[in-house]
Amino acid sequence: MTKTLLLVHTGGTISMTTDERGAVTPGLSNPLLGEINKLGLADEIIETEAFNLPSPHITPAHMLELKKLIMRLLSEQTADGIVITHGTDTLEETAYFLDLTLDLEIPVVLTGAMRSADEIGSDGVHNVLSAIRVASDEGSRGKGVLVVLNDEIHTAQNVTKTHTSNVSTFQSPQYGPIGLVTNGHIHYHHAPLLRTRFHVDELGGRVALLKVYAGMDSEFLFHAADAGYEGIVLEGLGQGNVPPSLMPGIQRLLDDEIPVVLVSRCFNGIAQPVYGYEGGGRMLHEKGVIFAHGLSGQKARIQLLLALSSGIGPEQIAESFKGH
Ligand SMILES: NC(=O)C[C@H](N)C(=O)O
Repeated sequence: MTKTLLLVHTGGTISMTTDERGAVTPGLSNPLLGEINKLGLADEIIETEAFNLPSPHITPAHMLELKKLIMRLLSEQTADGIVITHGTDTLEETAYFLDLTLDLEIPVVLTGAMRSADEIGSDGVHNVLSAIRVASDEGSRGKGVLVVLNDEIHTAQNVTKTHTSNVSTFQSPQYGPIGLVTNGHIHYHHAPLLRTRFHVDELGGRVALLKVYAGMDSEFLFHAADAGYEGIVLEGLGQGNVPPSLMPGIQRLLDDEIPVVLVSRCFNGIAQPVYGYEGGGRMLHEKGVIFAHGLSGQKARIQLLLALSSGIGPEQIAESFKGH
C-alpha cells in the first residue's frame, strides 16, 4: 500500500552544522530540507519547515503552533503518518504536549539527533529513517505520540533525555521502550493503556516547576502566589515528601486556590502519599496536593498548563493526573 507521510522540521542539532568557530549552530537553511526525499524511504514525503530553532528556544506557544500546523496540513492533505524533527533538549515536552492535544489515530513520531548534520557518525539521518519506518508501520497506529531515536520506540508520556551527549540518551525510566527498530522489523512489545487529552485553542496561565531540596524554605512559593502564578509543580523528595519548612508556602498556594502538583525528583518510580510525618506525602495529599504518579516534573508542568488552559475545574484537573 502506498504511504504518504508528513515530515515537519522544527530545528535542533539534527538540523545544525559546525561553524568556523567550531560551535554547533543552526544555519540560515536547514541541511535536512530536501535531503530525506532523495533517500526514497517512503512513497511520498511532504516536507514542511515549522521552525528552525534550537529546542531550548521552543516554548509552549510554539508547541501549540505546531499542533495547529499539523491539523491544518491534515485538513489539506490526507497522510498515513507524521514525522517531526526536533532538538533533543525539550523534545520530550513537545512530544507530551502533542500527545495531550492531538486526537489522531495515525502515527505521530518525533525524532532528533545528538550529533550535528556534519559530524562524523551523525545519528540524524539514521533516526529520521527509523522514524519514517515507524510512522509507516500499521502497528504504530493509535499508540499516542511516539519518540524514536537510537533504534528504540518510546511513548511521549514516559520518555526522557538522560544523558547530555550520548546517542542512547532517550530512555523511559518507568517501563522501558515500547518497541524496537531493527533492520527488517518494527517490533512492539507493549502498548500504552491510558491517555489524557485536552482541547486547547489558546494557552493561558503561568505554571512554574520547582525542585525541592533539603532545607528548602517557602519563599519562592510565597513569591509565586504574589506574582500571580496559576499553577505550581513541585519535584518532591522520594515517594513524594517535602521539608516541613515548605508547608507554609504550600498552604498559601492552596488557600489561594492555586493547584499544586507533586511529582518525585527521583529518576524512577511514582509519587504516592505514603508518609504521615510533617511534610510527608499523606499530609500533602490530605491538604489537596495533586499527585502526578510517574510523570516527570517537566511533563506534569505541560499537563497542568494544558489543564488550566482548557478551562476545566479543579476536580477535573486533579482527575486528569490520576491516570499516571
Ligand atoms: N541534540 C540536540 O538537539 C540538542 C540541542 N541543544 C537542541 O535541543 O536543540
